[in-house]
Amino acid sequence: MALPDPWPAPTPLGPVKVTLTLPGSKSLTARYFMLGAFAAGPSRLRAPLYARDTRLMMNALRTLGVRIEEVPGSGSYGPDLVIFPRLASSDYDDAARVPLAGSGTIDCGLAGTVMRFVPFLAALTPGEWTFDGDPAARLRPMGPILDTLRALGVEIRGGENGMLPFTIIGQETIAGGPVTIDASGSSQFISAAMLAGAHFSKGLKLTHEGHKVPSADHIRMTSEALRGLGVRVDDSKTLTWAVSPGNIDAFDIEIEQDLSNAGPFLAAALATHGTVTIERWPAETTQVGDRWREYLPQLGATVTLVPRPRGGQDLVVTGGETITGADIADSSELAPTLAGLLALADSPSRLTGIAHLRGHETDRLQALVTEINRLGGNARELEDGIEIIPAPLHGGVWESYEDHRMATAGAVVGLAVPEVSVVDIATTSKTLPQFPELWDRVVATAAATNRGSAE
Ligand SMILES: O=C(O)C1=C[C@@H](OP(=O)(O)O)[C@@H](O)[C@H](O)C1
Ligand SMILES: C=C(OP(=O)(O)O)C(=O)O
Repeated sequence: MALPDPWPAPTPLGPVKVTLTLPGSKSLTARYFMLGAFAAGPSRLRAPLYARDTRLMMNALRTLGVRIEEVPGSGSYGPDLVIFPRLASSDYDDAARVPLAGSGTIDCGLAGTVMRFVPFLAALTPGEWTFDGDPAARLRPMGPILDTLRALGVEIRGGENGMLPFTIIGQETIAGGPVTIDASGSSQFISAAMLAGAHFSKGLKLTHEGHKVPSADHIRMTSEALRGLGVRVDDSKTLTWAVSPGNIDAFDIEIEQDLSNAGPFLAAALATHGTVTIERWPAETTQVGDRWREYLPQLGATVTLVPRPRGGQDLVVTGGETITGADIADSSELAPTLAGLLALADSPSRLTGIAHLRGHETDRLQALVTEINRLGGNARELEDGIEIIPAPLHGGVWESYEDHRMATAGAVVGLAVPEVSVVDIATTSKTLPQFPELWDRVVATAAATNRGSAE
């Protein structure tokens, strides 16, 4: 069904009370796609994320000769996938391998994971591979990826100003070894090289030189994923990541639900003083979204892990009477949702350590400040983040700048502020195509509760 644009963000009549399970993690799906392409044999991805970013990655891998087949699975949001690697070890029956076309174009959309991770597979695929994406993707930093590949001996055409578009001339092998990288613009520069490093003859030793590296959780996710598949990773020295050469084990892995995308739904508990339960919260995870358990209590919510009768645990978040302002550092991709909530807080807040959000889907610091202030708020940019001072908000239009997390932040504000309408809510399809329908479900629980209690 076509969605209205702008989309009137629903303001529930009372507290929401809902239990949800979300689709798979974008970051884990992207990593296991790459690892499946590099693995020593066919791998199975259970409950992967089906969204624009991961479909673009699937198409990109297929262009580079990786066969990916859908098989029935038990996930609620789509089939499982079997990935047949192209760079497989010789003991794997190569009947499944797809011959290479020798050249092709890869559409990165606006996906950081596609534009940063996939070039390393292209570099190991003989042929000419052109990378491009949405107009907004041509503004996202790519220089350190191109510099790293060039330092590894890979020829690249284009990529002027360190941005898309560019053409990678793929080769049979890459020797690897030590490389210096400036990863202050994105942790994805490091993750991208690490995911391929085991395939370089001498492995890879990356050393960062520059300002602070952001999103440390995402780099840890990469190290742990590699280790889990038998790759030796040494990240014991600060700002150095070494990946030993060797096989990447084939795998059969279930993707955890996306805990970052759980954020706006958990935020609904705070914004409506209700209760939101996310079923089967992982007991251990490398997802940055596990930090909701640390952040939301600072904003006045009660956060509990409740054991499930047959094992596992649910995360239950109940909003307090008000939302308390907070100072939070290094919240990475959780920052837009936090900012939406903190715009509703009754004391000042600062989100810091997120200067690199200026190079995300849009300049998120500028976008958040502009949209909060447009609704009567009082936000300003800091050198490395934003500050929000309490101010009464009114309805109005919330621009989303083709940024899924800006769109969902607008929806969060709309829970407490009537008559907010979000431009291009469909942009949530980047990582969560089901967002509008799940949001309606959440809001409907408040209406139902209220009608119930009124009767
Ligand atoms: O590796 C990943 O999957 C990601 C790393 C982070 O990138 P930055 O380091 O650019 O923030 C994060 O914000 C992005 O959404 C996903
Ligand atoms: C920064 C993000 O995405 P990307 O993977 O495109 O960098 C994000 O999802 O918040």
